[in-house]
Amino acid sequence: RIRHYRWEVKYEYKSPDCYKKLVITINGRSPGPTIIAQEGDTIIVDLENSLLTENVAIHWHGIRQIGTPWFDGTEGVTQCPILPGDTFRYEFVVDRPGTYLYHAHYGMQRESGLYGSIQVSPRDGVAEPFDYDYERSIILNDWYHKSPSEQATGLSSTDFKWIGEPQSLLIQGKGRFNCSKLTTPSLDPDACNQTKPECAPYVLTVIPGKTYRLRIGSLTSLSALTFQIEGHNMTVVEADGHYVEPFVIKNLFIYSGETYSVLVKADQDPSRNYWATTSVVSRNRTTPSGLATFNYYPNHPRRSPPTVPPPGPVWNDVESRLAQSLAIKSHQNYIHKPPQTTDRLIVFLNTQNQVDGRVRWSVNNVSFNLPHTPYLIALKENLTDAFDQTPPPTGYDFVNYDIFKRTNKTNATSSDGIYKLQFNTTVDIVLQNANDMNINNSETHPWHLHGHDFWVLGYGKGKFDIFNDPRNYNLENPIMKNTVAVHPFGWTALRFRADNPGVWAFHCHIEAHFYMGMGVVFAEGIDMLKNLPSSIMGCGHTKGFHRP
Ligand SMILES: O=C1O[C@H]([C@@H](O)CO)C(O)=C1O
Repeated sequence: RIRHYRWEVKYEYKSPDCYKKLVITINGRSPGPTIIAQEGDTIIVDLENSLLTENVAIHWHGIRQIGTPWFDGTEGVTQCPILPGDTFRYEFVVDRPGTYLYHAHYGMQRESGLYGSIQVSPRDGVAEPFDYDYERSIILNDWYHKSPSEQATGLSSTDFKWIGEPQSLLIQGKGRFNCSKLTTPSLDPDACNQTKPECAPYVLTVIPGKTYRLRIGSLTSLSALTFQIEGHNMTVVEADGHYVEPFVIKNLFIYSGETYSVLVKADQDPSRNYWATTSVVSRNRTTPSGLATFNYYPNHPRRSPPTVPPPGPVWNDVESRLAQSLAIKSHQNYIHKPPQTTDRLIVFLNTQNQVDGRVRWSVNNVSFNLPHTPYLIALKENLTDAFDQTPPPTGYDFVNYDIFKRTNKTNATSSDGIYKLQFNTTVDIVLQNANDMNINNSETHPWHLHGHDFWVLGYGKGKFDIFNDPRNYNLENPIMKNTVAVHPFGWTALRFRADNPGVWAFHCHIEAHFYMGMGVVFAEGIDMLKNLPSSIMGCGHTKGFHRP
Protein backbone atom coordinates (compact mmCIF):
# COMPACT_ATOMS: atom_id res chain seq x y z
CA ARG A 1 0.00 0.00 0.00
CA ILE A 2 1.09 3.53 -0.75
CA ARG A 3 0.76 6.20 1.95
CA HIS A 4 1.00 9.59 0.34
CA TYR A 5 1.63 12.75 2.36
CA ARG A 6 1.90 16.38 1.27
CA TRP A 7 3.85 18.45 3.74
CA GLU A 8 4.40 22.16 3.76
CA VAL A 9 7.37 23.08 5.94
CA LYS A 10 7.36 26.64 7.23
CA TYR A 11 8.17 28.92 10.16
CA GLU A 12 5.42 29.96 12.53
CA TYR A 13 5.33 31.64 15.91
CA LYS A 14 4.51 28.99 18.52
CA SER A 15 4.70 28.75 22.31
CA PRO A 16 5.28 25.06 23.07
CA ASP A 17 6.61 25.91 26.54
CA CYS A 18 4.61 29.18 26.89
CA TYR A 19 7.52 31.20 25.46
CA LYS A 20 6.84 32.47 21.95
CA LYS A 21 9.46 31.78 19.30
CA LEU A 22 9.88 30.75 15.69
CA VAL A 23 9.17 27.07 15.23
CA ILE A 24 9.40 25.01 12.05
CA THR A 25 6.07 23.33 11.45
CA ILE A 26 4.75 20.71 9.09
CA ASN A 27 1.27 21.63 7.85
CA GLY A 28 1.09 24.00 10.81
CA ARG A 29 2.13 21.48 13.46
CA SER A 30 5.11 20.67 15.64
CA PRO A 31 5.59 17.77 16.35
CA GLY A 32 4.57 17.06 12.77
CA PRO A 33 1.97 14.49 11.70
CA THR A 34 2.54 10.89 12.83
CA ILE A 35 3.17 8.57 9.90
CA ILE A 36 1.04 5.49 10.50
CA ALA A 37 1.83 2.60 8.19
CA GLN A 38 2.01 -1.16 7.90
CA GLU A 39 5.08 -3.28 7.25
CA GLY A 40 5.83 -3.29 3.50
CA ASP A 41 4.03 -0.01 2.75
CA THR A 42 5.59 2.63 0.54
CA ILE A 43 5.71 6.09 2.08
CA ILE A 44 5.67 9.06 -0.27
CA VAL A 45 6.24 12.49 1.21
CA ASP A 46 6.00 15.47 -1.13
CA LEU A 47 7.74 18.16 0.83
CA GLU A 48 7.38 21.82 -0.03
CA ASN A 49 10.04 24.06 1.50
CA SER A 50 8.26 27.29 2.50
CA LEU A 51 11.01 28.43 4.91
CA LEU A 52 11.70 31.39 2.59
CA THR A 53 15.40 31.75 3.44
CA GLU A 54 16.47 28.33 4.69
CA ASN A 55 17.26 24.96 3.16
CA VAL A 56 15.86 21.75 4.61
CA ALA A 57 16.26 17.95 4.52
CA ILE A 58 14.38 15.29 6.48
CA HIS A 59 15.88 12.05 7.79
CA TRP A 60 13.71 8.98 8.36
CA HIS A 61 15.32 7.77 11.54
CA GLY A 62 15.47 3.98 11.90
CA ILE A 63 14.26 3.29 8.34
CA ARG A 64 17.12 1.50 6.62
CA GLN A 65 16.29 2.77 3.10
CA ILE A 66 17.13 -0.56 1.51
CA GLY A 67 17.36 0.14 -2.23
CA THR A 68 16.72 3.88 -1.73
CA PRO A 69 19.90 5.21 -0.03
CA TRP A 70 19.33 8.57 -1.78
CA PHE A 71 16.19 9.18 0.31
CA ASP A 72 17.88 8.91 3.74
CA GLY A 73 17.54 12.69 4.02
CA THR A 74 21.02 13.48 5.34
CA GLU A 75 22.22 16.75 3.86
CA GLY A 76 25.81 16.52 2.65
CA VAL A 77 25.82 12.72 2.81
CA THR A 78 22.90 11.47 0.70
CA GLN A 79 21.41 14.60 -0.83
CA CYS A 80 21.73 18.28 -1.56
CA PRO A 81 19.57 20.47 0.65
CA ILE A 82 16.06 21.29 -0.55
CA LEU A 83 16.03 24.97 -1.50
CA PRO A 84 13.37 27.44 -0.39
CA GLY A 85 10.46 27.30 -2.80
CA ASP A 86 11.38 23.82 -4.05
CA THR A 87 9.48 20.61 -3.54
CA PHE A 88 11.18 17.27 -3.02
CA ARG A 89 9.70 13.78 -3.10
CA TYR A 90 10.88 11.20 -0.54
CA GLU A 91 9.76 7.68 -1.44
CA PHE A 92 10.76 4.63 0.58
CA VAL A 93 9.49 1.35 2.00
CA VAL A 94 8.93 0.74 5.70
CA ASP A 95 10.09 -2.86 5.74
CA ARG A 96 9.78 -3.70 9.46
CA PRO A 97 7.20 -3.10 12.16
CA GLY A 98 8.25 -0.82 15.01
CA THR A 99 8.54 2.70 16.34
CA TYR A 100 10.63 5.17 14.38
CA LEU A 101 11.14 8.92 14.06
CA TYR A 102 11.68 11.57 11.45
CA HIS A 103 13.46 14.89 11.84
CA ALA A 104 15.40 17.62 10.08
CA HIS A 105 19.01 16.67 9.21
CA TYR A 106 20.41 19.98 8.07
CA GLY A 107 22.63 22.11 10.30
CA MET A 108 21.06 22.24 13.76
CA GLN A 109 17.57 22.65 12.35
CA ARG A 110 16.06 19.69 14.25
CA GLU A 111 16.01 21.94 17.31
CA SER A 112 13.45 24.21 15.65
CA GLY A 113 10.74 21.60 16.10
CA LEU A 114 10.86 19.82 12.75
CA TYR A 115 10.24 16.24 13.89
CA GLY A 116 7.62 13.54 14.35
CA SER A 117 7.01 9.81 14.78
CA ILE A 118 6.59 6.86 12.47
CA GLN A 119 4.57 3.86 13.64
CA VAL A 120 4.71 0.70 11.60
CA SER A 121 2.37 -2.16 12.43
CA PRO A 122 3.05 -5.79 11.44
CA ARG A 123 1.52 -7.36 8.32
CA ASP A 124 -2.11 -8.50 8.56
CA GLY A 125 -2.50 -11.57 10.73
CA VAL A 126 0.98 -11.28 12.30
CA ALA A 127 0.81 -10.96 16.08
CA GLU A 128 3.26 -9.12 18.28
CA PRO A 129 4.66 -10.90 21.36
CA PHE A 130 2.64 -8.84 23.83
CA ASP A 131 -0.92 -7.62 24.34
CA TYR A 132 -2.33 -4.20 24.96
CA ASP A 133 -5.64 -2.40 24.63
CA TYR A 134 -4.58 0.98 23.25
CA GLU A 135 -1.43 2.76 22.13
CA ARG A 136 -0.06 6.32 22.25
CA SER A 137 3.10 7.93 20.82
CA ILE A 138 5.09 10.32 22.92
CA ILE A 139 8.13 12.23 21.77
CA LEU A 140 10.34 13.68 24.47
CA ASN A 141 12.43 16.69 23.62
CA ASP A 142 14.45 19.44 25.19
CA TRP A 143 13.73 23.01 24.17
CA TYR A 144 15.86 26.11 23.69
CA HIS A 145 14.69 29.66 23.24
CA LYS A 146 17.60 30.68 21.03
CA SER A 147 17.46 29.85 17.33
CA PRO A 148 19.68 27.12 15.88
CA SER A 149 21.54 29.67 13.76
CA GLU A 150 22.36 31.72 16.83
CA GLN A 151 23.54 28.59 18.63
CA ALA A 152 25.49 27.26 15.65
CA THR A 153 27.26 30.60 15.24
CA GLY A 154 28.31 30.51 18.91
CA LEU A 155 29.57 26.95 18.60
CA SER A 156 31.63 27.54 15.49
CA SER A 157 33.25 30.83 16.35
CA THR A 158 36.71 31.10 17.91
CA ASP A 159 34.98 32.99 20.70
CA PHE A 160 33.20 29.71 21.57
CA LYS A 161 29.76 30.03 23.10
CA TRP A 162 28.27 26.82 24.46
CA ILE A 163 24.50 26.35 24.03
CA GLY A 164 24.05 25.68 27.76
CA GLU A 165 21.24 23.66 29.29
CA PRO A 166 17.78 23.73 27.67
CA GLN A 167 15.09 26.09 28.95
CA SER A 168 12.47 23.35 29.26
CA LEU A 169 11.61 19.74 28.48
CA LEU A 170 8.72 18.94 26.15
CA ILE A 171 6.46 15.90 26.34
CA GLN A 172 4.74 15.44 22.97
CA GLY A 173 5.49 19.07 22.11
CA LYS A 174 4.27 20.60 25.38
CA GLY A 175 6.36 22.07 28.17
CA ARG A 176 6.24 24.79 30.74
CA PHE A 177 8.76 27.57 31.11
CA ASN A 178 8.45 29.71 34.21
CA CYS A 179 7.95 33.14 32.62
CA SER A 180 9.10 34.93 35.76
CA LYS A 181 12.59 33.57 34.95
CA LEU A 182 12.82 35.61 31.75
CA THR A 183 15.97 37.71 31.88
CA THR A 184 14.85 40.18 29.22
CA PRO A 185 11.18 40.98 29.77
CA SER A 186 9.20 41.79 26.64
CA LEU A 187 6.62 44.47 26.00
CA ASP A 188 4.53 41.90 24.14
CA PRO A 189 2.14 40.46 26.81
CA ASP A 190 1.96 37.31 24.70
CA ALA A 191 5.75 36.75 24.56
CA CYS A 192 5.64 34.43 27.55
CA ASN A 193 2.19 33.48 28.72
CA GLN A 194 1.62 30.55 31.04
CA THR A 195 -2.15 30.67 30.67
CA LYS A 196 -2.02 29.69 27.00
CA PRO A 197 -3.82 26.41 26.27
CA GLU A 198 -0.99 25.69 23.80
CA CYS A 199 1.39 25.03 26.69
CA ALA A 200 -1.02 23.23 29.00
CA PRO A 201 0.55 19.88 30.00
CA TYR A 202 0.13 16.94 27.68
CA VAL A 203 -2.66 14.68 28.91
CA LEU A 204 -2.51 10.93 28.57
CA THR A 205 -6.02 9.68 29.34
CA VAL A 206 -6.38 6.05 30.39
CA ILE A 207 -9.32 3.83 31.26
CA PRO A 208 -8.89 2.04 34.60
CA GLY A 209 -7.84 -1.58 34.16
CA LYS A 210 -6.66 -1.20 30.55
CA THR A 211 -3.13 -1.75 29.28
CA TYR A 212 -1.42 0.90 27.16
CA ARG A 213 1.48 0.63 24.77
CA LEU A 214 3.42 3.86 24.96
CA ARG A 215 5.71 4.37 22.00
CA ILE A 216 8.31 6.72 23.45
CA GLY A 217 10.99 8.41 21.39
CA SER A 218 13.60 10.98 22.36
CA LEU A 219 14.74 13.70 19.99
CA THR A 220 16.56 15.87 22.49
CA SER A 221 19.22 18.26 21.24
CA LEU A 222 21.43 17.59 24.23
CA SER A 223 19.82 15.89 27.20
CA ALA A 224 19.74 12.27 28.27
CA LEU A 225 16.40 11.73 30.00
CA THR A 226 14.56 9.60 32.48
CA PHE A 227 10.79 9.13 32.02
CA GLN A 228 8.46 7.85 34.73
CA ILE A 229 4.79 7.61 35.59
CA GLU A 230 4.09 8.14 39.25
CA GLY A 231 3.08 4.89 41.00
CA HIS A 232 3.14 2.79 37.81
CA ASN A 233 5.58 0.19 36.57
CA MET A 234 6.46 -0.04 32.90
CA THR A 235 7.37 -3.18 30.96
CA VAL A 236 9.88 -2.62 28.16
CA VAL A 237 8.84 -4.60 25.06
CA GLU A 238 10.41 -2.88 22.05
CA ALA A 239 13.59 -0.92 21.35
CA ASP A 240 14.32 0.79 17.99
CA GLY A 241 11.95 -1.56 16.14
CA HIS A 242 13.11 -4.81 17.80
CA TYR A 243 11.22 -6.87 20.36
CA VAL A 244 12.83 -6.91 23.78
CA GLU A 245 12.75 -9.80 26.27
CA PRO A 246 10.29 -8.02 28.59
CA PHE A 247 11.55 -6.49 31.82
CA VAL A 248 9.91 -4.22 34.36
CA ILE A 249 11.18 -0.75 35.26
CA LYS A 250 10.09 2.19 37.37
CA ASN A 251 11.81 4.71 35.11
CA LEU A 252 12.98 4.59 31.51
CA PHE A 253 16.36 6.06 30.63
CA ILE A 254 16.20 7.26 27.07
CA TYR A 255 18.89 8.86 24.92
CA SER A 256 18.41 11.12 21.91
CA GLY A 257 17.52 9.07 18.84
CA GLU A 258 16.22 6.04 20.73
CA THR A 259 12.67 4.68 20.70
CA TYR A 260 11.05 2.26 23.14
CA SER A 261 7.64 0.71 23.57
CA VAL A 262 6.60 0.18 27.16
CA LEU A 263 3.40 -1.38 28.46
CA VAL A 264 1.64 0.37 31.31
CA LYS A 265 -1.42 -0.97 33.08
CA ALA A 266 -3.83 1.57 34.58
CA ASP A 267 -4.02 -0.44 37.80
CA GLN A 268 -3.75 2.25 40.50
CA ASP A 269 -6.39 4.12 42.53
CA PRO A 270 -8.71 5.42 39.76
CA SER A 271 -10.12 8.29 41.81
CA ARG A 272 -7.22 10.60 40.97
CA ASN A 273 -4.69 11.59 38.29
CA TYR A 274 -0.93 10.92 38.31
CA TRP A 275 2.16 12.71 37.07
CA ALA A 276 4.17 11.52 34.11
CA THR A 277 7.51 13.28 34.21
CA THR A 278 10.79 13.51 32.37
CA SER A 279 14.04 14.88 33.80
CA VAL A 280 17.60 15.40 32.69
CA VAL A 281 20.20 12.79 33.62
CA SER A 282 23.94 12.63 32.92
CA ARG A 283 24.34 16.42 33.11
CA ASN A 284 23.78 18.45 36.27
CA ARG A 285 20.10 19.36 36.19
CA THR A 286 19.19 23.00 35.83
CA THR A 287 16.21 22.44 33.55
CA PRO A 288 12.89 21.83 35.34
CA SER A 289 11.27 18.44 34.76
CA GLY A 290 8.78 18.10 31.93
CA LEU A 291 5.30 17.29 33.26
CA ALA A 292 2.33 15.50 31.73
CA THR A 293 -0.88 14.28 33.32
CA PHE A 294 -1.60 10.56 33.44
CA ASN A 295 -5.36 11.02 33.57
CA TYR A 296 -7.63 8.26 34.85
CA TYR A 297 -10.95 8.52 33.08
CA PRO A 298 -13.43 9.98 34.13
CA ASN A 299 -11.40 12.39 36.32
CA HIS A 300 -11.06 15.81 34.77
CA PRO A 301 -7.91 15.88 32.60
CA ARG A 302 -6.89 19.25 34.07
CA ARG A 303 -7.22 18.11 37.67
CA SER A 304 -3.74 18.27 39.19
CA PRO A 305 -2.49 15.13 40.91
CA PRO A 306 -2.45 15.67 44.69
CA THR A 307 1.24 14.82 44.90
CA VAL A 308 4.66 16.25 44.15
CA PRO A 309 5.88 15.20 40.67
CA PRO A 310 8.48 12.39 40.90
CA PRO A 311 11.93 13.69 39.89
CA GLY A 312 13.30 10.30 38.83
CA PRO A 313 16.80 9.05 39.74
CA VAL A 314 19.55 11.54 40.52
CA TRP A 315 21.34 12.93 37.50
CA ASN A 316 24.76 11.40 38.15
CA ASP A 317 23.68 7.82 38.87
CA VAL A 318 25.68 6.22 36.03
CA GLU A 319 25.36 2.71 37.51
CA SER A 320 21.60 2.45 37.08
CA ARG A 321 21.82 3.74 33.52
CA LEU A 322 24.46 1.17 32.67
CA ALA A 323 22.31 -1.52 34.35
CA GLN A 324 19.31 -0.62 32.19
CA SER A 325 21.43 -0.66 29.03
CA LEU A 326 22.67 -4.14 29.97
CA ALA A 327 19.12 -5.38 30.65
CA ILE A 328 17.97 -4.83 27.07
CA LYS A 329 18.18 -8.18 25.25
CA SER A 330 16.42 -9.57 22.21
CA HIS A 331 13.05 -11.23 22.81
CA GLN A 332 13.75 -14.97 22.94
CA ASN A 333 11.41 -15.76 20.03
CA TYR A 334 12.80 -13.04 17.79
CA ILE A 335 16.55 -13.51 18.07
CA HIS A 336 18.56 -12.53 15.00
CA LYS A 337 21.80 -14.23 15.84
CA PRO A 338 24.83 -12.08 15.04
CA PRO A 339 27.72 -13.49 13.02
CA GLN A 340 29.96 -15.12 15.65
CA THR A 341 33.12 -13.53 14.27
CA THR A 342 33.99 -10.24 12.62
CA ASP A 343 35.92 -9.25 9.52
CA ARG A 344 37.01 -5.88 10.81
CA LEU A 345 37.35 -4.01 14.08
CA ILE A 346 37.27 -0.22 14.24
CA VAL A 347 37.74 1.55 17.58
CA PHE A 348 36.42 5.09 17.87
CA LEU A 349 37.94 7.20 20.63
CA ASN A 350 35.50 10.01 21.55
CA THR A 351 37.26 13.20 22.64
CA GLN A 352 36.64 16.87 22.93
CA ASN A 353 39.46 18.90 21.44
CA GLN A 354 40.48 22.27 20.23
CA VAL A 355 41.01 22.48 16.47
CA ASP A 356 42.19 25.74 14.91
CA GLY A 357 41.23 27.58 18.08
CA ARG A 358 37.69 26.13 18.09
CA VAL A 359 36.15 23.68 20.53
CA ARG A 360 35.30 20.52 18.60
CA TRP A 361 34.56 16.83 19.16
CA SER A 362 36.76 14.23 17.53
CA VAL A 363 36.80 10.57 16.67
CA ASN A 364 40.34 9.16 16.85
CA ASN A 365 41.50 12.76 16.98
CA VAL A 366 39.83 13.67 13.71
CA SER A 367 36.95 16.11 13.84
CA PHE A 368 34.37 15.60 11.12
CA ASN A 369 33.44 18.28 8.58
CA LEU A 370 30.41 17.83 6.38
CA PRO A 371 31.22 18.56 2.71
CA HIS A 372 28.99 20.53 0.35
CA THR A 373 28.94 17.83 -2.28
CA PRO A 374 26.99 14.84 -0.96
CA TYR A 375 29.22 11.76 -0.64
CA LEU A 376 26.72 9.51 -2.35
CA ILE A 377 26.90 11.52 -5.57
CA ALA A 378 30.65 12.18 -5.29
CA LEU A 379 31.39 8.45 -4.94
CA LYS A 380 28.99 7.29 -7.63
CA GLU A 381 30.17 9.93 -10.12
CA ASN A 382 33.85 9.65 -9.13
CA LEU A 383 34.23 13.30 -8.11
CA THR A 384 37.48 12.65 -6.27
CA ASP A 385 38.14 16.30 -5.47
CA ALA A 386 34.81 16.61 -3.62
CA PHE A 387 36.27 15.36 -0.33
CA ASP A 388 39.50 14.20 1.30
CA GLN A 389 40.35 10.78 -0.14
CA THR A 390 42.49 9.75 2.86
CA PRO A 391 40.50 7.47 5.14
CA PRO A 392 40.46 8.53 8.81
CA PRO A 393 42.22 6.34 11.42
CA THR A 394 40.60 3.08 12.58
CA GLY A 395 41.97 3.29 16.11
CA TYR A 396 43.96 5.41 18.51
CA ASP A 397 47.12 5.00 20.57
CA PHE A 398 45.75 2.17 22.76
CA VAL A 399 48.96 1.79 24.71
CA ASN A 400 49.66 5.36 25.71
CA TYR A 401 46.36 7.22 25.62
CA ASP A 402 44.91 7.73 29.09
CA ILE A 403 41.12 7.99 28.77
CA PHE A 404 40.86 9.30 32.34
CA LYS A 405 43.03 12.33 31.66
CA ARG A 406 41.86 15.66 30.31
CA THR A 407 42.19 15.79 26.53
CA ASN A 408 45.39 17.15 25.12
CA LYS A 409 43.56 20.00 23.49
CA THR A 410 45.59 20.61 20.42
CA ASN A 411 46.49 17.30 18.84
CA ALA A 412 43.34 16.91 16.70
CA THR A 413 42.76 17.78 13.06
CA SER A 414 39.62 18.01 10.97
CA SER A 415 38.68 16.15 7.82
CA ASP A 416 35.78 15.10 5.62
CA GLY A 417 37.39 11.72 4.81
CA ILE A 418 35.25 8.58 5.10
CA TYR A 419 35.51 4.85 5.87
CA LYS A 420 34.98 2.49 2.95
CA LEU A 421 33.57 -0.85 4.07
CA GLN A 422 33.86 -3.93 1.93
CA PHE A 423 30.39 -4.99 0.86
CA ASN A 424 28.82 -7.89 2.76
CA THR A 425 31.43 -7.98 5.48
CA THR A 426 30.89 -7.93 9.23
CA VAL A 427 32.13 -4.81 10.99
CA ASP A 428 32.71 -4.32 14.72
CA ILE A 429 32.76 -0.85 16.19
CA VAL A 430 33.92 -0.10 19.71
CA LEU A 431 32.97 3.36 20.94
CA GLN A 432 35.53 4.38 23.54
CA ASN A 433 34.57 7.24 25.81
CA ALA A 434 37.14 9.43 27.54
CA ASN A 435 37.59 12.48 29.68
CA ASP A 436 36.73 15.67 27.79
CA MET A 437 38.42 19.07 28.12
CA ASN A 438 37.01 19.58 31.63
CA ILE A 439 38.52 18.05 34.76
CA ASN A 440 36.99 14.70 35.80
CA ASN A 441 34.28 14.82 33.20
CA SER A 442 33.10 12.37 30.57
CA GLU A 443 29.74 12.81 28.85
CA THR A 444 27.10 10.38 27.61
CA HIS A 445 26.96 10.21 23.81
CA PRO A 446 24.11 8.51 21.95
CA TRP A 447 25.49 7.21 18.64
CA HIS A 448 23.08 6.71 15.73
CA LEU A 449 23.83 4.64 12.62
CA HIS A 450 22.00 5.34 9.39
CA GLY A 451 21.02 2.56 6.96
CA HIS A 452 21.50 -0.36 9.38
CA ASP A 453 20.62 -1.89 12.68
CA PHE A 454 23.54 -3.16 14.74
CA TRP A 455 23.84 -5.77 17.44
CA VAL A 456 24.80 -4.35 20.81
CA LEU A 457 27.46 -6.83 21.92
CA GLY A 458 28.53 -5.26 25.18
CA TYR A 459 29.21 -2.34 27.44
CA GLY A 460 32.12 -1.88 29.78
CA LYS A 461 33.80 0.51 32.14
CA GLY A 462 37.14 2.15 31.51
CA LYS A 463 39.40 1.29 28.62
CA PHE A 464 38.30 -1.41 26.19
CA ASP A 465 40.70 -4.36 26.24
CA ILE A 466 40.98 -5.70 22.68
CA PHE A 467 42.14 -9.12 23.85
CA ASN A 468 39.88 -9.84 26.79
CA ASP A 469 36.68 -7.82 26.52
CA PRO A 470 35.43 -9.51 23.33
CA ARG A 471 35.33 -12.82 25.27
CA ASN A 472 32.41 -11.41 27.24
CA TYR A 473 30.39 -10.25 24.24
CA ASN A 474 26.77 -11.31 24.16
CA LEU A 475 26.64 -13.37 20.95
CA GLU A 476 23.49 -15.26 21.99
CA ASN A 477 20.64 -12.77 22.31
CA PRO A 478 21.92 -9.21 21.77
CA ILE A 479 19.33 -6.56 20.97
CA MET A 480 19.53 -4.88 17.59
CA LYS A 481 19.25 -1.09 17.61
CA ASN A 482 20.08 1.94 15.51
CA THR A 483 21.06 4.21 18.42
CA VAL A 484 23.08 3.33 21.49
CA ALA A 485 24.69 5.23 24.34
CA VAL A 486 28.32 5.20 25.30
CA HIS A 487 28.36 5.90 29.02
CA PRO A 488 30.82 8.21 30.82
CA PHE A 489 34.35 6.71 30.96
CA GLY A 490 33.01 3.53 29.37
CA TRP A 491 32.87 1.69 26.07
CA THR A 492 30.12 0.17 23.91
CA ALA A 493 30.70 -2.57 21.33
CA LEU A 494 28.53 -3.03 18.20
CA ARG A 495 28.49 -5.34 15.21
CA PHE A 496 26.76 -4.84 11.87
CA ARG A 497 26.71 -6.24 8.38
CA ALA A 498 27.84 -3.83 5.66
CA ASP A 499 25.07 -5.08 3.38
CA ASN A 500 23.19 -1.95 2.38
CA PRO A 501 24.68 -0.22 -0.68
CA GLY A 502 24.93 3.49 0.05
CA VAL A 503 26.68 6.10 2.16
CA TRP A 504 25.71 6.22 5.81
CA ALA A 505 26.36 8.64 8.62
CA PHE A 506 27.22 7.37 12.10
CA HIS A 507 27.21 10.16 14.62
CA CYS A 508 26.49 11.45 18.07
CA HIS A 509 22.80 12.35 18.11
CA ILE A 510 23.44 15.38 20.31
CA GLU A 511 22.74 18.10 17.77
CA ALA A 512 25.54 20.38 18.97
CA HIS A 513 28.08 17.52 19.12
CA PHE A 514 27.51 16.36 15.54
CA TYR A 515 27.72 19.99 14.47
CA MET A 516 31.05 20.19 16.35
CA GLY A 517 32.46 17.22 14.43
CA MET A 518 31.35 14.13 16.34
CA GLY A 519 30.59 11.81 13.47
CA VAL A 520 31.95 9.54 10.77
CA VAL A 521 30.66 8.27 7.43
CA PHE A 522 30.67 4.73 6.02
CA ALA A 523 30.38 3.87 2.32
CA GLU A 524 29.62 0.38 1.02
CA GLY A 525 28.56 -1.27 -2.24
CA ILE A 526 28.48 1.97 -4.24
CA ASP A 527 29.23 0.16 -7.51
CA MET A 528 26.02 -1.83 -7.08
CA LEU A 529 23.85 1.27 -7.18
CA LYS A 530 21.96 2.09 -10.35
CA ASN A 531 21.45 5.68 -11.45
CA LEU A 532 20.88 8.19 -8.68
CA PRO A 533 17.78 10.37 -8.89
CA SER A 534 18.67 13.86 -10.12
CA SER A 535 16.39 15.39 -7.47
CA ILE A 536 19.16 14.91 -4.85
CA MET A 537 21.70 16.85 -6.95
CA GLY A 538 22.43 20.48 -7.74
CA CYS A 539 24.85 21.62 -5.02
CA GLY A 540 28.64 21.75 -4.70
CA HIS A 541 30.36 19.78 -7.46
CA THR A 542 26.98 18.55 -8.69
CA LYS A 543 25.75 21.91 -9.99
CA GLY A 544 24.21 21.29 -13.37
CA PHE A 545 23.53 17.60 -12.54
CA HIS A 546 20.02 18.52 -11.44
CA ARG A 547 17.40 17.98 -14.13
CA PRO A 548 14.04 19.16 -12.80
O1 LIG B 1 30.43 20.23 23.77
C1 LIG B 1 30.33 20.70 24.89
O2 LIG B 1 30.92 21.87 25.31
C2 LIG B 1 30.51 22.13 26.65
C3 LIG B 1 31.67 22.30 27.56
O3 LIG B 1 32.42 21.11 27.59
C4 LIG B 1 32.55 23.42 27.09
O4 LIG B 1 32.14 24.62 27.66
C5 LIG B 1 29.69 20.96 27.00
O5 LIG B 1 29.14 20.80 28.16
C6 LIG B 1 29.57 20.16 25.93
O6 LIG B 1 28.85 19.05 25.88
